[in-house]
Amino acid sequence: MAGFDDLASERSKAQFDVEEMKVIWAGSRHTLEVSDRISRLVANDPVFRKDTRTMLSRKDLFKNTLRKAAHAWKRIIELRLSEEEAAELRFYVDEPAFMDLHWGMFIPTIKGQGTEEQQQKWLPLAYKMKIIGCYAQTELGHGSNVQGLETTATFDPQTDEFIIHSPTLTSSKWWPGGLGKVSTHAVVYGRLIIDSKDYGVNGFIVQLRSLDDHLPLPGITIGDIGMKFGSGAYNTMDNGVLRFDHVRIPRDQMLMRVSQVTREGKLVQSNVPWQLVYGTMVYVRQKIVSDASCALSRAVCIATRYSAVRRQFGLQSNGIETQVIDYKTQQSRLFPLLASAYAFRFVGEWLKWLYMDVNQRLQASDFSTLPEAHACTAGLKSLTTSATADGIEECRKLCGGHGYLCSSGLPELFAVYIPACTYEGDNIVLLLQVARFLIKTVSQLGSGKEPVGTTVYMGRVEQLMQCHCAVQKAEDWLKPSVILEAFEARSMRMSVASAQNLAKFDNQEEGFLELSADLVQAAVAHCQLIVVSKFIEKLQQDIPGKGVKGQLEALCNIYALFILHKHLGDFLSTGCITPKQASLANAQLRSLYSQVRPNAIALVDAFNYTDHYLSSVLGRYDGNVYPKLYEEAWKDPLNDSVVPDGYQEYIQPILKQQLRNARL
Ligand SMILES: CCCCCCCCCCCCCCCCC/C=C/C(=O)SCCNC(=O)CCNC(=O)[C@H](O)C(C)(C)COP(=O)(O)OP(=O)(O)OC[C@H]1O[C@@H](n2cnc3c(N)ncnc32)[C@H](O)[C@@H]1OP(=O)(O)O
Ligand SMILES: Cc1cc2nc3c(=O)[nH]c(=O)nc-3n(C[C@H](O)[C@H](O)[C@H](O)COP(=O)(O)OP(=O)(O)OC[C@H]3O[C@@H](n4cnc5c(N)ncnc54)[C@H](O)[C@@H]3O)c2cc1C
Repeated sequence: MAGFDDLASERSKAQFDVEEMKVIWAGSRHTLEVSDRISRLVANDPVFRKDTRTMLSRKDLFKNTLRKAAHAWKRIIELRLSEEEAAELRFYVDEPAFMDLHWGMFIPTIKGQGTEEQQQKWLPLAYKMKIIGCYAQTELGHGSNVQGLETTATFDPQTDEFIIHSPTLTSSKWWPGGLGKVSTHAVVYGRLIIDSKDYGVNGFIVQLRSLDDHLPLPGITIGDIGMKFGSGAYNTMDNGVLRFDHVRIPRDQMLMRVSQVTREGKLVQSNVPWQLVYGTMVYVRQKIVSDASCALSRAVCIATRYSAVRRQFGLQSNGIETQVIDYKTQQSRLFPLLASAYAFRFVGEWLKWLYMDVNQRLQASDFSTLPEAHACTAGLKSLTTSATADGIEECRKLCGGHGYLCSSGLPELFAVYIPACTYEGDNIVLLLQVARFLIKTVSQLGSGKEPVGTTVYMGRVEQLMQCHCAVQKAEDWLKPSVILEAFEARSMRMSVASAQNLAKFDNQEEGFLELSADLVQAAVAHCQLIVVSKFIEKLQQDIPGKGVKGQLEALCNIYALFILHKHLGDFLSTGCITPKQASLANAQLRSLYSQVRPNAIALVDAFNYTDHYLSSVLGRYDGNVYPKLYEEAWKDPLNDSVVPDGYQEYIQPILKQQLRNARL
């Protein structure tokens, strides 16, 4: 049988230790053990089946999600799962749900923006799920522009309360996940008003629904905002709409770590920067970067396995056609995505470390690394989610016609993933934040304030503005120092050019708007440099296992040279490399594809995904694609009857020409 033999033979060709690569991918032996155990637990539990998801009506789909969430929570309690294990369980259940917002945003917001007393009061309730919360920031009229939010929270000194109100239609909260049908509470972002004075946006804990009968509390209008893109996909989530009509909450439900309102109605600022009000977004953006590597690797796993099973044209002497993975065009589309999945994995690992480090510093009142953390999380969230969304679609095309079937798993993966380019900050808006950070860094060069963190390279501005790439032969592109210098010089020169163009404007804000398309490109260049440099740093660590390091080096080089090839215009126009060096990079890339080819299946096996998680007929571990595709087709409800409903009303009259006769 084609698929079985093909994948078994591919696996036997692997030139590295797959089990050790699994450890590298997971992050540690411990993480691999946890993720392996929990993924199997989920795969073997019939409640977590997801094969009918794309065929259910919205109501049935949503109820099924509630059933799964309740079952997940039951299993977490019964099995006494740790926080880490519970998070893995949520991941492998693989269905967006209110739980994500409760654990992923509501709780972190209280932890990050609440005082000690507020945490003591609310966190135990939230941890035990005696209350369920969501994150209600975005409104109908404003999402990106957080300072433009219109919801008001007016302090009433008579009663020691805030009055939460939605003064306009556009102030309706719109989009928060978990809000529409489930959450009992929300962190609501609104304008703090004291004595008619507007003190800007702050977070408030507001109860929305009764804990007895789940009905909305007085003054609250609440519902779901309707069907979203694709079938199944993000429609398991109750993204909601919410309006307040002068709803009163006690004063101590304003989150008061950043600023406090006293009983007398005085606003007291603490020593923490006001930007901490945006802190949850930094936390989630960091998580989204790790998730990008999961979504991309999943699509790549499906497309790679299928490409080894699928054969088209080119009869060989033994009468067998060519595996499509052997076509160079297929490799040049697929292998950069494989390399990107690994690259995003490692940059995600690093970003997690950076976030933890910033958090520890914040606890010790050291706020110096916050701007860098904001720029890195914003930029990498943008870079990785855009590349992943495009990458999933490319994987669909790599699977030809069968990729368009829901049973390939790719349409739903695409539909569920693409909002990541928008939520937690529109990707362009976030890159503009990075650009601001870069321009600020460039403007401070020579002022005595040394660039730090990921902008350290900018301290070598003179060298990077003048250096010439030393590549003379294709293999020179394999040297990490050569790659790094080219990426640093490109980023440096694009940032400096943007800063110089900006300086020509009298009004900097106007200049920023005018040059924003170029600024976004400079931000992308900086973020790609971060990804490349973190991959190279990873390779400097001790990497055990036969052949593992060699494979990772090849993937790192593929990622870097693919980006170089894709953005050749930048590298050439800034004079970082010559056209001859560009063509040598291309030659090297081709040779790297040949190096990865025999290892491709093993490299995707190293993700250690179960068939349940992949939910793809094309990506099955055993490669038994055709019989299963055939079998799946017959499961479609349309095939329940041989003659379809509607035959007599709509098909028969055409065939019998009754419709035409009636018209004549
Ligand atoms: C069974 C259970 C098991 C357990 C389960 C575990 C679950 C874990 C799951 C985790 C996954 C989570 C699920 C994710 C689902 C996603 C759902 C989506 C949610 C959302 O979308 S929430 C809404 C998000 N909204 C946005 O992102 C809005 C984007 N806009 C902004 O961020 C800002 O408004 C802005 C940055 C674009 C502009 O703001 P503003 O005008 O105020 O600022 P300036 O540009 O003027 O900047 C002022 C200075 O502040 C700095 N700055 C800005 N932002 C930040 C920040 N976040 N942090 C730090 N600093 C920041 C700027 O750099 C400026 O600094 P400067 O020095 O003055 O230049
Ligand atoms: C599936 C999903 C789940 C969500 N979950 C939540 C949630 O749980 N809680 C919550 O509060 N919110 C949530 N959101 C809302 C989300 O955070 C916002 O949609 C997002 O921040 C983008 O804001 P916006 O919709 O206002 O886009 P807009 O800002 O209106 O963007 C429209 C266009 O304008 C461009 N644009 C905007 N500003 C600028 C600028 N300054 N310069 C250049 N171009 C610009 C953008 O690039 C984009 O092309 C969710 C959204 C989705 C899709």
